[in-house]
Amino acid sequence: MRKIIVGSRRSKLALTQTNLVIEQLKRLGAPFEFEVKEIVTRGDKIVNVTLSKVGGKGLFVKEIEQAMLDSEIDMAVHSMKDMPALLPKGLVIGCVPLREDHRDVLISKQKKTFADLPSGAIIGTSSLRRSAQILAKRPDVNIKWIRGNIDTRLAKLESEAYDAIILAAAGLVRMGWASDVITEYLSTDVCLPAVGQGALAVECRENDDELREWLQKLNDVNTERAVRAERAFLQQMEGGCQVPIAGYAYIDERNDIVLTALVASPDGKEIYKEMVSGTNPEEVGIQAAALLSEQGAKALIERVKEEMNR
Ligand SMILES: NCc1[nH]cc(CCC(=O)O)c1CC(=O)O
Repeated sequence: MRKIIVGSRRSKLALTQTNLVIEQLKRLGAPFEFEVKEIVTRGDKIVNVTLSKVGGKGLFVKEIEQAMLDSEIDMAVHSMKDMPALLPKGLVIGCVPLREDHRDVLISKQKKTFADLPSGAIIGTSSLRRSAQILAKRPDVNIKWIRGNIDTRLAKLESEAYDAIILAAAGLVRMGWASDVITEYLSTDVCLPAVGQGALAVECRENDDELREWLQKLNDVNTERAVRAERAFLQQMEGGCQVPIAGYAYIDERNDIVLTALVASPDGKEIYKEMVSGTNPEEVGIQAAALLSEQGAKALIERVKEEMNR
């Protein structure tokens, strides 16, 4: 029996997601043995600076991809939102399983909802996307940077001077912690999620036909179409991670893709947001990007880039 080596980051969430996909493949009757190989990525080692300053989301993925190209591992399960827009040559997303909850959630020490947080409350996040949208709705609260894995952040909420933190629902659900810690699910009107949030990307080598055939059985067509639209939008904006960008798409009852896309200034004072629907994922994403660019999002991105380089 062929042994599939699955590369995973060492975080609890990464290992949980990896084992979830392995279990699903076994349940489908995949004729493989599986071995999980832990890989410590640069993104995991760097903890003392803002991620956007050291190369962004690609950091968590690159070393795992290199191991796959070198045949040290055969597949990897990533959070879709950590995936760069483009994959290296020779690798593919073998499947996109059914999406978990796409929303962001508020975890609040005094169990206060977002609307009920007192003026001056300290909210922990290290995401420009979250802080911009939070400040747009509540300019009277303070954002304090917080880093680390989900478990680290939950511990910091207790031990440090935060009134609340914001995390993705999906990670908490997969860890089994959702009902214990979540105070409020934030609607997409309050906080539009990151492109790909709640979805997984199972990556493998392009020429691994045998594995790809089994991965396809785990693919969820609606999630895949929605995520393709979101990622087409992201790729068009090319904002890196210096500019808050958000996007969420779902499939409606007519089987159309409905994409909401957002670009904001880091202080949340400028917000560009559009809803686009259609049948072709890439077209929907590109159209959303064009609409936002026309409105001023492209100029905003250029302005923020220049400020960063000064
Ligand atoms: N940024 C790290 C990251 N990457 C994926 C998730 C959660 C799971 C997901 O969004 O699929 C998280 C943690 C968080 O943002 O709370």
